[in-house]
Amino acid sequence: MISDDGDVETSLRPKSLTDFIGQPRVREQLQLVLTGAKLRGSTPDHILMSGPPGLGKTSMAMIIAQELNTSLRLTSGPALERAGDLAAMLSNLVEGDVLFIDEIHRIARPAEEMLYLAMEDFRVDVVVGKGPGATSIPLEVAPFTLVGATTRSGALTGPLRDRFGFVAHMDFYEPEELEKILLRSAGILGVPIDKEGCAEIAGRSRGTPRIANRLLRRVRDYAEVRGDGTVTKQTAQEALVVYDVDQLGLDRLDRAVLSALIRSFGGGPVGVSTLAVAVGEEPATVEEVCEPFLVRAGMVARTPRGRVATAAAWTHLGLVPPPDLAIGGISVRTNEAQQGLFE
Ligand SMILES: Nc1ncnc2c1ncn2[C@@H]1O[C@H](COP(=O)(O)OP(=O)(O)OP(=O)(O)O)[C@@H](O)[C@H]1O
Ligand SMILES: [Mg+2]
Repeated sequence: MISDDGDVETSLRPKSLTDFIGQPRVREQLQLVLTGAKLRGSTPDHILMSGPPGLGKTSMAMIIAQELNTSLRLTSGPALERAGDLAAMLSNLVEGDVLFIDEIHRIARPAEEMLYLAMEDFRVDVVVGKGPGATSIPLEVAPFTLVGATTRSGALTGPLRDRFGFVAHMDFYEPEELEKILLRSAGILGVPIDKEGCAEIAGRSRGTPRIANRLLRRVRDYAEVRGDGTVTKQTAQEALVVYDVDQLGLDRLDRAVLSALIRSFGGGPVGVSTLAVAVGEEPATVEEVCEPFLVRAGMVARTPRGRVATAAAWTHLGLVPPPDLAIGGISVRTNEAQQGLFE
């Protein structure tokens, strides 16, 4: 029996650049980077992919290796605790390999320093022994392409960021793109779905393919258990009520964050750690999982003094925003204004 979520997520990953729906800019840029390198017969520059969770960074890394006809070596920042772990990984690389480091902002310092050298000069210094007797043995590394993924490019140190030749910024998807992704996924999973059903799920997926696919699977359960198995607008709506996903796609945690921000802290400003404690979550989860979409949806603004609820957030919770609502001294209601101000 296949595991419902893990294996399915793998089967739903796009397999090539043409299979990849959305992110037209990133796709175009990558295509140029990869084709240029192929024409010259060299390995492409190192590539950093940044963006909120579930937008396709890992999928894209796999596609890069696929397009280059090379193999992908996978690891992650937290797994590279000691420089030795990274040295082992690097010395096993074959020319042209793609080394994918997920959550690269969580890499430990000594490994990070080793990585700089490897990225720039394709060599590492392995220190053997301790104290005055320690010697450093230089080790050649085959030319490779590092693909790093991060949900927090701001947390990367300057020197590391500077060594990437190309930074791909993954952005939230448009509802029409999510509809296409859902149609494709429904085809792979063999779920009958109509256009309105797709649109309904797409509109509540927080601009995120992973969430779209997850909601599709939950709506499928509902359609199979309570209906005739077909996903329509109505089954989607009924199912998403059961799963606590509202019209904008906010889930229980998103609403808890908004509610705490408004009800416990009068709409802010409040620090993200305080907010996280109030909803019983890790600050990183609030900051990396909930917040990007709440900001994008124009409900939360990041100000130097902390997080602030916008008028849209008050309204969404069915409350009347205070008449003097101002953010950072300026009354901020629109998305663009917020992004410009606080990025
Ligand atoms: N452009 C896309 N087209 C179709 N499906 C996609 C696309 N992007 C992502 N997906 C789906 O979303 C899932 C999550 O994508 P992926 O694991 O690549 O995201 P991620 O950015 O690496 O997330 P995280 O930061 O959490 O590691 C994939 O399994 C795939 O099913
Ligand atoms: Mg990933």
